[in-house]
Amino acid sequence: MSESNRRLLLDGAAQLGINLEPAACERLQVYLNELMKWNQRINLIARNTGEQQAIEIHFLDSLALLPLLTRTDDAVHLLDVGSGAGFPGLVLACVLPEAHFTLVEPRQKRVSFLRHLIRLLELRNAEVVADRVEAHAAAWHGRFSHVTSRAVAEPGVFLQLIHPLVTPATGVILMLARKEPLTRLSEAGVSGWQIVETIRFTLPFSEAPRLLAVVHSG
Ligand SMILES: C[S@@+](CC[C@H](N)C(=O)[O-])C[C@H]1O[C@@H](n2cnc3c(N)ncnc32)[C@H](O)[C@@H]1O
Repeated sequence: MSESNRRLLLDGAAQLGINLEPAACERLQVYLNELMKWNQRINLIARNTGEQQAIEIHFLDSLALLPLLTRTDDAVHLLDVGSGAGFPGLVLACVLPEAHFTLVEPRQKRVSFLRHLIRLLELRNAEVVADRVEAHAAAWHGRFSHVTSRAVAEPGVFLQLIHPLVTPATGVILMLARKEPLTRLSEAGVSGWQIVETIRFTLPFSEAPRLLAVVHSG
């Protein structure tokens, strides 16, 4: 990664209130290089995405979840459903070595990319399950402190898929590209879940609106 990209990552993270440690920044630089290289051969992110855009819409968007995971001393084990090229789960694993991350992704080429990076970066806090989440949901009941997903399914469909694996204590984090506040999930066509917290922010450079909603079942 060039010096200007490194600065973009550091400055963008700082705008989100995140101080990136040098080791984490180094891992994300390797990640970006591999992403751009692999993306020429397999479909990981939109073909015409440049490095600076990838930093913002993939890396910084993923990092925005960090404050939700670091605010207590409780152990964090996050499930990222449909991780694709690792957003948000693998980015978070690069910066939070003390937490554990399970990435579930059925597409084999994406799984190969994720496993390649985990090996390359020597991440001991991340694993990939090459499958659809519904194949494991019942067996995983109560295993995760947090569950998240980006750009996989509408909130109602996603919450239905993961329902068997959550308990009332599981923090489910919805990542939404939405400008308006969300006060009730019924606005998103969902029942049986409560919104515990919402965080609105804009991406640091394009100012594209984002909304994180933490929801609990029951
Ligand atoms: C549009 S991509 C988003 C990838 C990544 N989360 C991101 O934001 O860049 C959706 C991903 O979800 C995966 N997916 C779709 N249905 C799934 C399911 N039922 N369980 C797990 N993953 C699923 C797809 O294989 C695909 O990689």
